[in-house]
Amino acid sequence: MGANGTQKTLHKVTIVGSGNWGTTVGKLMAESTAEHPDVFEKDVQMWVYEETVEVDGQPQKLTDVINTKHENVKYLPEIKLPDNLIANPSLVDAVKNSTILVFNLPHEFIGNICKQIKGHILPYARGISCIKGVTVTDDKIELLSEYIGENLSIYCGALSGANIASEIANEMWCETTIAYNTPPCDKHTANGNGVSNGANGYVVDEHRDSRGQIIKTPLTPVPSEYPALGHDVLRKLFERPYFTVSMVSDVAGVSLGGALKNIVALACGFVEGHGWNMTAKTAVMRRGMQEIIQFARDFYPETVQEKTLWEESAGWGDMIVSCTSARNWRYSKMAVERGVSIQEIERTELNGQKLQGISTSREVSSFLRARGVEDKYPLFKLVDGILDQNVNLEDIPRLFRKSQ
Ligand SMILES: NC(=O)C1=CN([C@@H]2O[C@H](COP(=O)(O)OP(=O)(O)OC[C@H]3O[C@@H](n4cnc5c(N)ncnc54)[C@H](O)[C@@H]3O)[C@@H](O)[C@H]2O)C=CC1
Ligand SMILES: O=C(CO)COP(=O)(O)O
Repeated sequence: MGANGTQKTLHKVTIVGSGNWGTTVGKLMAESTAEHPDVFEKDVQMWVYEETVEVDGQPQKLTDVINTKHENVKYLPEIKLPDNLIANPSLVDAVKNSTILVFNLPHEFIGNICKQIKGHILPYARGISCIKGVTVTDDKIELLSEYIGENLSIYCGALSGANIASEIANEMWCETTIAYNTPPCDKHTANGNGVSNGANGYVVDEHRDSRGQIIKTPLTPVPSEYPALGHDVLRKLFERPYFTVSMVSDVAGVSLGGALKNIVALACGFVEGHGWNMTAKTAVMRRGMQEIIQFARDFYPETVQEKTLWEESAGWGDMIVSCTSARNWRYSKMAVERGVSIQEIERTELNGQKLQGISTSREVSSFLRARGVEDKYPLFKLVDGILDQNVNLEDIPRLFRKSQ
């Protein structure tokens, strides 16, 4: 019930993406929506990039398998999914009428996704990006949350942390960081007083982008018929007994930490594959965090709070787990051990899963080169060179010395 005793309209939730992490986040959100029938519609829509999988010797559509067996046999095998997580192969149908859109797929696909759903979502929908990466177009670098927000004319926050999907899917405890800067036009309702700002059409709203610039495109406020969409509702949606949420408002810091640590994770895998151990990896992690902080100072000086990188799961937490047990580290190590390229390993070993470090390294390096500042980021440059197979791993210590 709302403050004035009237029944609230429920938030409808859609997750766009159904890979290893996408399905895991779909699972935990579906558990939460079932637990909070006063806030959310019970069913969570999950858009699935349709493909044929073999089950019991028969070719079947992945969506059919998820909706009947309640298991994503390709991307999250052996995990029972809640019955109210509904796989949907139609992107437009999956996002229809949803107030909360959670984007969770490899970052290379987001451009095409935004094109397809533009004009098919509620004007007052709000987004959360769980994607780790950046997008570089025409020499411009954008955070995914920002790219989504701009392309869909909605506000979009970010979720990122030291999160290994298979562990969370098995309900092993961990923590995450959600950055959401509740848009001013939603604050009337987000404080929970149930008072509408009186306008359901476009209003001028001074929300800011990740560099602190005022965004001119006005937002449509979330109507007051819905439970106020702010930190409380997001915590209800994402927090589980096994998934502790820290809510912050530094979207740029959370997004950058999640994106750039994947480059460092590749470097750690290369170093370990070469035969060096934890002390060498620690040097790489330290240097990597230094370059992430440098990147934030150089390109997001108005917005990134360095505290986020030091203190949140989305900062050092993610760096440590990514460099010791996540996919980018694991498979870059394997590439060096087998003497093949990491791209080859991604094709042959990952069964359709993607290593975000490869494209992030490419995009960040091209952005830095275009500005002539790549030498300020020796570790990022080194990883790009290794991906091109024109840097010898024995050069690593020398490159570190040159950077001092
Ligand atoms: N897996 C993990 O432990 C974690 C992943 N992340 C991040 O979550 C994001 C999503 O990763 P995952 O769910 O792990 O994905 P994934 O790497 O497991 O799966 C790849 C996904 O891409 C989809 N796909 C393939 N071709 C496509 C196309 N043309 N258009 C659209 N989708 C297509 C596949 O259907 C599949 O769902 C990434 O940015 C990743 O860095 C973040 C935290 C943990
Ligand atoms: O982001 C992650 C850990 O927090 C997962 O990283 P990988 O994509 O390398 O598995």
